Amino acid sequence: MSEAIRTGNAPRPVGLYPHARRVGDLLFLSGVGPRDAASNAVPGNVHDADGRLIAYDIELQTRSVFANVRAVLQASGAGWDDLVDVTVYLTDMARDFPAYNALWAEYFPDIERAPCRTTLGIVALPTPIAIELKCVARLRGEATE
Ligand SMILES: N/C(=C\C=C\C(=O)O)C(=O)O
Repeated sequence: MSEAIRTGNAPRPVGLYPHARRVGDLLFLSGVGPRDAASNAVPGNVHDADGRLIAYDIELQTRSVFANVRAVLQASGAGWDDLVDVTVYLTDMARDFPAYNALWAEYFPDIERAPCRTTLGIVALPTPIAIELKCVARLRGEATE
């Protein structure tokens, strides 16, 4: 048995998939990016007159994607400290790794509690975004921050 989790506090899925799925005491999150849940805009993106993306801000995107992960965790009865494994996808490793890595340390300052992490550089992400997280968390019966 498993339970699909959906929430209005995280960006609308771009396909037919739930924000997360609870299986026993594990929680699997779908890949989530930095789109704002209310406006659907990517924070910091700058477009030209033809709508082409001409600039983006990896710090704003990283903070926003962390906020979206937190929203899905909370909707699932979990919290930030329940994350156990995070896969991070970046579309420009050379440009964006240093800023994202510094923010990671800000959001996960304690190595004893930080989740495992794997960071991959990939060609593209949908929507379009520069960072997406794929997370696994544990459910302990009470949400944590
Ligand atoms: N998880 C997927 C896309 C997420 C995009 C976003 O949050 O902006 C997918 O297509 O599988």
